[in-house]
Amino acid sequence: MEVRARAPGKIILTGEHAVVHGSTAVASSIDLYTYVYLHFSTPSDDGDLLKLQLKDSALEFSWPVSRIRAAFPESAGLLSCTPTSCSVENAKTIAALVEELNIPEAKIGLAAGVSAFLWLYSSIQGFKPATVVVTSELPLGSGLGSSAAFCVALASALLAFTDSVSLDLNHQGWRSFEEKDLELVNKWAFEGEKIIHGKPSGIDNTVSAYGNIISFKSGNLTRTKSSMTLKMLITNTKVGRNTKALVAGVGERMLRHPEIMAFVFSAVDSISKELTSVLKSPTPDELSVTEKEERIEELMEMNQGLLQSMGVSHAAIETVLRTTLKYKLASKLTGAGGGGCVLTLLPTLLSGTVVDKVVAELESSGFQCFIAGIGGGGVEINFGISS
Ligand SMILES: Nc1ncnc2c1ncn2[C@@H]1O[C@H](COP(=O)(O)OP(=O)(O)O)[C@@H](O)[C@H]1O
Ligand SMILES: C[C@@](O)(CCOP(=O)(O)O)CC(=O)O
Ligand SMILES: [Mg+2]
Repeated sequence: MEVRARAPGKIILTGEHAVVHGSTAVASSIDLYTYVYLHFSTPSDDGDLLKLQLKDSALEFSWPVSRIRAAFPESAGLLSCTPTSCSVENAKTIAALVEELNIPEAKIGLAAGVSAFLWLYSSIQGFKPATVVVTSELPLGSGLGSSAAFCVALASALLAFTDSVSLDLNHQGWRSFEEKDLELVNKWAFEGEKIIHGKPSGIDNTVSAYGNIISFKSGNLTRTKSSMTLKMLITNTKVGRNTKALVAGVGERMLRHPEIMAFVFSAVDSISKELTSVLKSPTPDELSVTEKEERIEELMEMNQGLLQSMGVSHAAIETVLRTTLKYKLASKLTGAGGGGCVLTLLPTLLSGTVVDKVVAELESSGFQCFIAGIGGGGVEINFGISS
């Protein structure tokens, strides 16, 4: 028995961080995926192990299933239909299991992902021996939602063979989930994100599960039918950072300056609402494409200013902003900031020569530029291909 799941990364167009504090944010899926392959062991396979292979990092971990059973005695895969938060007690147990793996210091960020894996696997599948292989097209820890794509793909693969979802196992090729099953996948993925992020808003796992462009506020999504195609240049500053620490930092600033931060979050909420209405407004009846793009650029710039006031920009992000501004292009950080990726709107009428020049200048500063397709579908599974 084997299944593959793929879940997309995302960009946040407006509203990161503020969304954690109840403001609206707008996000879109991108066509870069995390893949999870799950294969349940048969008696002819070697041993009684649960194996996790993180292909991109060339790391492999394994645990005897008896060890998992001893660690989570109350779990037996019976929880699959009831997404459950990892208790403080279980978090300690997981921390001890992960500690024993002696993950090299340079890759220690993966410990959070392995912890989320242990919680989701033991809760949804219990103690079955299996091999799980993870590969990703997303840069990890760069603001493109690799943590959420990992949790969504993992939750999908783990749920695929449970009675909690209704799937035709004979279906050939990639397929999506029914709405109610998608909701379950998304809820479990959120539990994984909580282990990685501490206090996630849920926007990343939601856009990875459902795809498209969404407006998101206080746990609720609204699908946004955009009447225009957005083209975004994504620049990876390659400055590493950690979402959990950045989210916590904004929370602390909020505690120090509650009144000011409430205004900042409220301004971000208005920016996201205005962006949603610009995206939805019919073209050309109300606004021309160029007028819409100019509005979006202005909203991005205002949002970037507010992100600076939250304390999540970075010198490398500022370098990207300055460089793109020389070409009259608007940019903002995306995701948690502190490094990671920056978005630059590429207007429809912008010449290819300008794009080439700006990319060349950004790359000469050591950054990596790419254009990803945005607004595609969400998570999918496939029962037909092996790893
Ligand atoms: N393919 C993966 N395999 C293992 N862990 C992953 C994978 N993708 C993401 N993670 C976990 O998520 C963390 C990055 O998440 P985060 O800091 O939220 O940044 P982002 O979600 O923007 O990439 C990694 O350090 C790791 O713990
Ligand atoms: C900063 C935040 O708004 C987005 C984080 O995205 P990423 O993990 O940096 O891709 C946090 C959240 O919404 O959970
Ligand atoms: Mg993340």
